[in-house]
Amino acid sequence: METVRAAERELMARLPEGALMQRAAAGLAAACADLLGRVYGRRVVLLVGSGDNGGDALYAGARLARRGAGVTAVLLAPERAHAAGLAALRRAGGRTVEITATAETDKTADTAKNGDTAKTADTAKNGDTAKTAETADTADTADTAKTFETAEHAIRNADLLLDGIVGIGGKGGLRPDAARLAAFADSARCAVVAVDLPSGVDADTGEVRGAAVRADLTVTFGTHKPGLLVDPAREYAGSVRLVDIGLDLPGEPVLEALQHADVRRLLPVPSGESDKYRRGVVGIAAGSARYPGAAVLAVAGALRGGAGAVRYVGPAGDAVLARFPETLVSDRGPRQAGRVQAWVVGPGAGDDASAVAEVLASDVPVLVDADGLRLADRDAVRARTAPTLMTPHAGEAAALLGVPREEVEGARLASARELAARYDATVLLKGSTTLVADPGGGAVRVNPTGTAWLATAGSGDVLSGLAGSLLASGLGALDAGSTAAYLHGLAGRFAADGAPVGAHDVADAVPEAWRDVRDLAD
Ligand SMILES: NC(=O)C1=CN([C@@H]2O[C@H](COP(=O)(O)OP(=O)(O)OC[C@H]3O[C@@H](n4cnc5c(N)ncnc54)[C@H](O)[C@@H]3O)[C@@H](O)[C@H]2O)[C@@H](O)CC1
Ligand SMILES: [K+]
Repeated sequence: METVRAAERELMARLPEGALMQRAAAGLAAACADLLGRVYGRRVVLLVGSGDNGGDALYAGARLARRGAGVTAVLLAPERAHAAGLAALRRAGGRTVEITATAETDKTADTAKNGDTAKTADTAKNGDTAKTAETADTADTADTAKTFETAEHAIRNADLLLDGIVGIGGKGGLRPDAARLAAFADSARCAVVAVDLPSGVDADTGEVRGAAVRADLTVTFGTHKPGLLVDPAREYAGSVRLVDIGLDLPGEPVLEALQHADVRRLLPVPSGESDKYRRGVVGIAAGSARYPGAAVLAVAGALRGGAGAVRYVGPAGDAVLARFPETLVSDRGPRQAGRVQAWVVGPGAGDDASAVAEVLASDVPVLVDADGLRLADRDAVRARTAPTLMTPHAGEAAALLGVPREEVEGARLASARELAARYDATVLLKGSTTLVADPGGGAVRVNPTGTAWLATAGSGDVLSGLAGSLLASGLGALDAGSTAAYLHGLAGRFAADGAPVGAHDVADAVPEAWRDVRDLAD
């Protein structure tokens, strides 16, 4: 987030004080108004931390209060809340509930949880400020419990909740008092809007270590933060609305997502001079007696990926030919199978380490998937001069990194980067947000078209064939991986159309995805 901060500093130096925050708050208030439909008479609760994120919430609250909403700000650190924002809210008629800092969190947690909120309802209703304590040290447990009860009561009766606990300045997991408010937010029946990003998620990495607010909508300022695009944090963000506050972000972004127009430019389209060899031949070394289906599905993907021909090597030749008679089937190993422009190795390959080693020794681009990932020798991958694209899911990535699966799922961006660095290869980490990372650093591509329907057996085999085919037709590993993920996601959506799909349906829908991309960009 340093780049965002630097851009903010630069812009702030040129603008009147507070102008950026006013832009942010105006966008935030407008999004809240859209969500509420009618602002007048609605009850809005703000969760306000001690930084500028809380300031945004307070100014937005003031705007909503001026339009007739009943606004209550729950101040997590009353003495450090954004002073001008607080004054604006009070001028607009907003009320505050001041959380008395917890001295000993453990003791008070129970009291707060089973607290009888009826007792404190009056305090909340009669306007003005609930209990205040001088400092954290002097806070007594009864006061603390009471202020939390008041806050909980207000939250329970709210029509809209704004999470301004922390933004990009949040460090580590939420502190105990903040975590408690996040838990109240979780049980709120109304819509929750996160200010800039859900409090508790890591803005840079998308990691969530501990409690975090689950939002229905996140209104973010200036730029999409990685934490809003990468799982698991992405799930906490709900839908994301970007408010332009005029930031001019320098340098390379951390993440990028291809759009239709980008994919269209990348898709290999045959010209008048093309013949099947010029369009590229993709070799598929996959399948085994036990898993012939993986070979069939990888070939199915490869036939839809732009290569001029598909060569199959392995023990599932009969199954492949029965389904796809256009395949060139060889009964020799990859080295003797004839020239290809790229290899796919691994889907359903069982324990055939020799095919993996032969393919890795070739001088053409190679995609390694599934069993191939386990069988590939790391030094052999690192020694390659042609591009290598590895396509693990979280479990396979975890095995390669020697960490538990949950660690990869919790830190997808870092895991993809780490694996790319270790193997000196491009890594496509499959999952609900598929990421593609190059070994030299640079922006990681996040796929915007994924759908949960793609979590079906064999769907990864189709993706491998498709990406391998794009490699054979001349795309680099990063482009081939991200373009394949894009088309595959779209195909999954078209094939599913709201119902379960099989992997072969996804392969069948890939041409529709191509047409969609090419038509729309015309
Ligand atoms: N700088 C600017 O000009 C702008 C900043 N904006 C807002 O300002 C935010 C960043 O503000 P800040 O830098 O003040 O930082 P934040 O408001 O994100 O958080 C910092 C505050 O939270 C507390 N805190 C940190 N980690 C915590 C944790 N784990 N649990 C509980 N409390 C914690 C700190 O003590 C500090 O007071 C952005 O996310 C955005 O919402 C917007 O107003 C747009 C303009
Ligand atoms: K927030």
